[in-house]
Amino acid sequence: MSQTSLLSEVKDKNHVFSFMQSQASPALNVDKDILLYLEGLSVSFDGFKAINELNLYIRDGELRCIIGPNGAGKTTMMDIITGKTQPDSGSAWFGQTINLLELDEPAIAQAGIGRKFQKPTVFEFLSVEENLILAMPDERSVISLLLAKLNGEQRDRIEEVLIQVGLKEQALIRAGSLSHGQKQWLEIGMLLMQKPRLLLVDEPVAGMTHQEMDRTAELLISLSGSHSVVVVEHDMDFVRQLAGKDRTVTVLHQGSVLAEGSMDQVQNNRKVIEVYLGE
Ligand SMILES: Nc1ncnc2c1ncn2[C@@H]1O[C@H](COP(=O)(O)OP(=O)(O)OP(=O)(O)O)[C@@H](O)[C@H]1O
Repeated sequence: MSQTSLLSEVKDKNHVFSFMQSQASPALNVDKDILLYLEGLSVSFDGFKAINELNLYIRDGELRCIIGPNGAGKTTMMDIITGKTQPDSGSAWFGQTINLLELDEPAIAQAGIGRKFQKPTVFEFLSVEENLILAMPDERSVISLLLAKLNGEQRDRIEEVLIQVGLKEQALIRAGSLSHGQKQWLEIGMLLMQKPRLLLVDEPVAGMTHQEMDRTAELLISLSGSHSVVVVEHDMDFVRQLAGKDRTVTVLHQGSVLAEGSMDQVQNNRKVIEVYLGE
């Protein structure tokens, strides 16, 4: 790229840089602006309906918070999206062309869906940068990846992700010596190395300080737009921070959507107060 065209890209505040774009499957089609369609999903465990005729649509680039009481089916829903659990009925599509129910877990990850579990699982004895190297989409073994010389593009990508998750200064320190919040951000960075189009994030702020929570909210908000981000969370202060005035919050209850709307609408919904938020 010439210096002039690079400069004009930098000046254009709406420009989406290549590192911000996901590399989801070329088969992905979001012409209708919906990235995830869950329709009529049901799954039972020993006769108990954990997911019950669930319908949920996530727009491309949207940040969506999912809340709901224990046992509402939030984790089971994530398990269906990522191929860990097969539903008894219903459909799950990634864009208009990718039928998630026909893919196994690795194929779903490869199609562009990344999942962050509640507990961080970073390699504690390796540096922050080495953790990101290992998360690169690459077939090579751990040892050969760590010993290999990175090419310019890989170096740039790692640098971009380090900046994105706010760990540039910690690049060379051992992941084991990071704070709990920093480990969570590193794990989000590891997911970003795969350039997912949809990020599923399970209770990211459990155990974080207030400052870390604020930083996590900033990070997840900054990822929306170029990614769709679905956050399951119980911490209402954090959900309020993420949702702001305009984003949609979905309340799950007994495996279906009980309410959906802005944080204000959901918080003032009588049914939601009854089953979840209390008086
Ligand atoms: N593999 C399984 N076998 C049997 N029952 C299961 C299984 N997975 C989930 N369940 C049950 O399905 C229901 C929904 O659970 P799920 O973990 O999806 O809820 P959740 O909304 O994520 O709850 P929490 O907020 O506590 O994490 C629960 O009653 C749970 O016990």
